[in-house]
Amino acid sequence: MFIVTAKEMYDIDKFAMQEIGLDGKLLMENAGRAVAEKITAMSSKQEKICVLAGAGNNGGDGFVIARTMMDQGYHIHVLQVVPDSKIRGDASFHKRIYENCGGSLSLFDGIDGTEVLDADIIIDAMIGIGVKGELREPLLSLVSLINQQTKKVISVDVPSGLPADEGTVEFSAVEATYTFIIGAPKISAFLNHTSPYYGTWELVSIGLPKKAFQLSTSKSIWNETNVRDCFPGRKPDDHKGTHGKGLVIGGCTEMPGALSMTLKAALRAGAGLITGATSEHVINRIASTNVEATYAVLSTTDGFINNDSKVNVQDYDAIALGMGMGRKAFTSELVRDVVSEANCPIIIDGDGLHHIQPYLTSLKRRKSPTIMTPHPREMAMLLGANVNEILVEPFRYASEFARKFDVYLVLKGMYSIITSPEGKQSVNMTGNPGLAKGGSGDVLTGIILAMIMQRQDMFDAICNACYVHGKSADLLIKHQHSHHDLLASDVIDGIANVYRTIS
Ligand SMILES: NC(=O)C1=CN([C@@H]2O[C@H](COP(=O)(O)OP(=O)(O)OC[C@H]3O[C@@H](n4cnc5c(N)ncnc54)[C@H](O)[C@@H]3O)[C@@H](O)[C@H]2O)[C@H](O)CC1
Ligand SMILES: [K+]
Repeated sequence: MFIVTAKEMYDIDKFAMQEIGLDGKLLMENAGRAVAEKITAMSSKQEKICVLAGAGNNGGDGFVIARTMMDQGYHIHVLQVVPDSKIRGDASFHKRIYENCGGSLSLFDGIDGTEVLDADIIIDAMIGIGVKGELREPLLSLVSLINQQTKKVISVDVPSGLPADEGTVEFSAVEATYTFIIGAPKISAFLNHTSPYYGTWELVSIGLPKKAFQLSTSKSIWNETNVRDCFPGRKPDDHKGTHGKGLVIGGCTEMPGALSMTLKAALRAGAGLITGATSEHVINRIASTNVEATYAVLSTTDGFINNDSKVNVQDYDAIALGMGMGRKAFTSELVRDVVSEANCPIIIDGDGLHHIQPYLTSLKRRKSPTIMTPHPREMAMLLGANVNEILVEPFRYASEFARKFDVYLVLKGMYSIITSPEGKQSVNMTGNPGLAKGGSGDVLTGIILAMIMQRQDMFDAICNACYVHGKSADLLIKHQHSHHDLLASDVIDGIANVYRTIS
């Protein structure tokens, strides 16, 4: 499923119309009908439905919805929120058809909004992706009136007033119960501060050609179909070497658990052989519960690993670096050496991100892929930016960072964004608030480590890992646990449930 900015959506429309020959009025008919079908499935003919129609094509969709539902016997009234003179083009065409069919219509007087107060269901077709700046009156007051109601509000394409793109914090918008998104989800459906306005959303298809999307956007949702299409299988003649030999470097006296969880997650996720490189103390603490792993002892100062013993990085297919290693200056040297000497893919996570921050440009010199897995605060640290700036524009920050330093980036969050060094982006939709706990990131790193050592494309492997991590938590919440009690180690055990459902 593709994800678009407003500009990309307009480009896709233009391509569909100019290059493919699809007519705008037809696309609007398809949009309105598809949304009407969804709404009829969730409403009854006894309910009073008020369609709020704006001046642009979003309003045009509203007129098609109104006509389609009226024909089926629904109790429909259109409240036009702009004067007649503002309605043009395809929207005006569909308004005329609605009126010719005898549809009931009135003009919003800008004052009382009786039709809104009387309705059981409000269909918001005032503004879609064409919104510019903050809402102007009288729409601003109307939106505030709608948001005070407890009735069902169904937005068409985008809740009116909400920007389709990232980067805006000042806006007033409809707080929808449901949104039926047309053609492709817009970026604002995946941002912490804008996604709640959509309520529950669903995509409706209107016949736009796939080619138009492929030419215009490199952003998509990574879903179960993607996973099934590229998930690595196991062959009967496979042996432990076939599934990769991974090295996990990290841990310190105060944080032995982080390393332990990465090791265990990597093994559960399918790695052939896993070695933990850490202090003797950490090994003594975790070895009895991680009996399948092997270990390499690293020298330490005050319980933190240092560079004196030199880690052998040559014999591995992939390395995970940083979990629970602490932020002592002498550990930085170890991180830098591993990054420059290893000629296999490296995942840098947790404290490793802090150590590499002053040396980010060195990542460009690596011949093998580098994967970085920051959460927004770590991303802010890497960029020397404010965390709120990142949260408001995560797609842009992620894309610029991945291209600049030639890395694969997993920007973790409610919707984790995976970005390739070329700027291709996928959003992972699995996962739940139960994952907002210590250790969750260490588990993800272990799963990524296992995935990138199997036979699959690097980007696909990372996306699959994020999917498996979140899906494990989702299945656990559904059947055994709650958001409150779910632990990172449960997520490791839950990997088995995910694998059983996808393989
Ligand atoms: N994706 C597709 O292929 C299709 C999408 N459709 C629908 O079309 C809209 C986009 O239509 P557009 O005409 O470009 O813009 P809008 O209708 O979203 O809005 C324009 C309308 O809004 C007024 N406006 C803008 N900003 C403000 C503001 N701050 N305050 C008040 N009013 C504002 C402006 O004056 C215009 O009148 C898309 O979302 C889909 O719903 C097609 O129907 C099918 C093809
Ligand atoms: K809308």
